[in-house]
Amino acid sequence: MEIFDYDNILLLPRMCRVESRSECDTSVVLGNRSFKLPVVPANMKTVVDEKICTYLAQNGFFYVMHRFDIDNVAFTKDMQSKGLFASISLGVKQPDYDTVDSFVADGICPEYITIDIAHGHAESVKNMIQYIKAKIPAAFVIAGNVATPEAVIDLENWGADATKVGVGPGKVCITKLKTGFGTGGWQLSALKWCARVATKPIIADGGIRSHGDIAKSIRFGATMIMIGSLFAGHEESPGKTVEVDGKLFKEYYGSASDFNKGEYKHVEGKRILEPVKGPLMNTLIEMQQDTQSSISYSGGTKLMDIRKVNYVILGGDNAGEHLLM
Ligand SMILES: NC(=O)C1=CN([C@@H]2O[C@H](COP(=O)(O)OP(=O)(O)OC[C@H]3O[C@@H](n4cnc5c(N)ncnc54)[C@H](OP(=O)(O)O)[C@@H]3O)[C@@H](O)[C@H]2O)C=CC1
Ligand SMILES: Nc1nc2c(ncn2[C@@H]2O[C@H](COP(=O)(O)O)[C@@H](O)[C@H]2O)c(=O)[nH]1
Repeated sequence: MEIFDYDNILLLPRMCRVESRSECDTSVVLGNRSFKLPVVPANMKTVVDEKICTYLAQNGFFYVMHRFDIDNVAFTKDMQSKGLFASISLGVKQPDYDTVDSFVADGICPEYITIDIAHGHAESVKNMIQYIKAKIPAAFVIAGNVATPEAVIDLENWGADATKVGVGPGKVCITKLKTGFGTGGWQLSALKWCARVATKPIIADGGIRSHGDIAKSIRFGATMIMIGSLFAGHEESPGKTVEVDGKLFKEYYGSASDFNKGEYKHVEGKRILEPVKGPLMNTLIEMQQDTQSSISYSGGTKLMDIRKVNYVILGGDNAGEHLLM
């Protein structure tokens, strides 16, 4: 198997078919809806809150609300009362089952549910997918996180509508160091490996450091890309603002860090400071423009045309040109 990551792959241009990058369509379909961009801010406490989720939904972007210290039923009702879709996260413990029961009791159903645990290839996830599908079958279920084709096959067979791939590539992740496991350092080739067997959409999660990594993820099989650090640190971001030597930063911490958990137990995440980088919409606009450029370099007009390009691996044992025959 070829092992590579975002920083040692480049995609190869094909002859341009547009006169302007504005002709390139970056939209993507997930479930019953189409979104402007194939990216979603990570469902983490320092990345999204109710206000940002509302803003994203109102402006045609996908979002996933985090699952920490939040009333998912009230959140769903609030979003739907505004005519917006609801996209929530659940764990696999008793309170998460109680939440599903409350949806049934109140006769409501979020449009998207992400089952979000560290080791998503687990019986607990199978049980939760099947509970949701039995009780509120209209919900589109995203399940994860996983790292292998076997896991993608199992989650799909258990009823997941999409799988989330990425164990340990995140910027505030220390899973690799603490456990010796994961896709940290080879997330892009893990995505390629998983995409070969997937029959449903894959959300690539973690490790995105530049906008060009969005096109690389699409090329290797992602339908959507979950991003934490690039979305943390905006003016609107929920992380606490910290001043260091006269410069403003916002905190960004892992969901499995002691900062999020409130205790030091099974810690697999850390806290960092991200420089404050202006309004969120500016980043979304730049991501859209950069993704339009990516599509134009692929010789296409729409997002999935990026899947057709060849690529080179830079340096290392797998170095070379990879042509689609
Ligand atoms: N994408 C990634 O690489 C990672 C992401 N995270 C994020 O951190 C947050 C907390 O995750 P998590 O700790 O799973 O959430 P929870 O604390 O809600 O744990 C979920 C359940 O899974 C169990 N569990 C967790 N890890 C394992 C494991 N390795 N083996 C067996 N059972 C396990 C827990 O039991 P118990 O605690 O008793 O073991 C608990 O019952 C999530 O948002 C998750 O996405 C965390 C690590 C890696
Ligand atoms: N191993 C851990 N991974 C975590 C933790 N909290 C979140 N995450 C994952 O990181 C991505 C975001 O990655 P980034 O590179 O874009 O910053 C996020 O979506 C989660 O999957 C954690 O505490 N430990």
